[in-house]
Amino acid sequence: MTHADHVYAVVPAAGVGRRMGGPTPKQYLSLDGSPVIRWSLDALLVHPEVRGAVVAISPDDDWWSALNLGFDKPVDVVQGGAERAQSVLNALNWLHDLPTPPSWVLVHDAVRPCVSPDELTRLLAVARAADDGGLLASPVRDTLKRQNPGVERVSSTVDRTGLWHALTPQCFPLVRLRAALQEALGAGQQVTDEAQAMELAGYRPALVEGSRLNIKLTYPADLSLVECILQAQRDDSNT
Ligand SMILES: Nc1ccn([C@@H]2O[C@H](COP(=O)(O)OP(=O)(O)OP(=O)(O)O)[C@@H](O)[C@H]2O)c(=O)n1
Ligand SMILES: C[C@](O)(CO)[C@H](O)COP(=O)(O)O
Repeated sequence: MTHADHVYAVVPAAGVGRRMGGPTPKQYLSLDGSPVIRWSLDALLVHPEVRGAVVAISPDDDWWSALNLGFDKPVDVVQGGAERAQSVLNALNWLHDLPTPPSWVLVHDAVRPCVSPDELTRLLAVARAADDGGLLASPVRDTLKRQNPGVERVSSTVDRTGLWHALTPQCFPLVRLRAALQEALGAGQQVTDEAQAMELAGYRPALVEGSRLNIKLTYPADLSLVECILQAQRDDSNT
């Protein structure tokens, strides 16, 4: 497999963690002695098809360099943007300028430390078999209610048929995703994941079922849940 066939991880890590609160951005909170971002990067870099990672951090980030993290694969840092999509595009631009850019990218939130090797393997196999790429996602299992703004009462029940929770990683051809994000951001379109940018460009990404345990650390209550999941994954790997 040539370098160009390899996959490169793109890790947006420039958020402030407003919903988590506290002085430390959630990607740098400690889980069982390691920062969240280390768990997420290790989960990606352990996969043999992932050649390296580029991490987008805030211009005000004082945590990354202080961590002095070492990896056995290349991990580079770029400046993130005001929105997650811009952070991702900045990383894609850096990859595009490499002497031999990777053909595919695996975009993964720095705050999803519980992604499993099996999910990566299944996503890479399906996404790269289709030019439109693909994403990990989880089918909606609960009845969904909609509220009217400012009123904590049900306004309606939303039909959940065909609805999925988008997760990450999301895997796309570097050239196509970079162009799709440039087009969406250039048009002032708010996109909250890479698949949405690809959809706006006319692609139909594959849905690859991911684990409900692949949660995004968002609120304080998520911390203990993520620690339990990571412990359970370690216990499983030791059996
Ligand atoms: N301008 C931004 C905003 C978010 N992210 C990253 O995108 C991922 C998912 O975003 P989210 O969970 O929304 O993180 P925050 O934006 O930090 O959270 P909040 O919305 O609560 O502030 C995180 O790894 C976050 O660091 C980023 O790279 N650049
Ligand atoms: C990309 C994402 O994880 C897909 O569910 C999610 O959109 C990121 O969270 P955000 O709060 O929208 O930045």
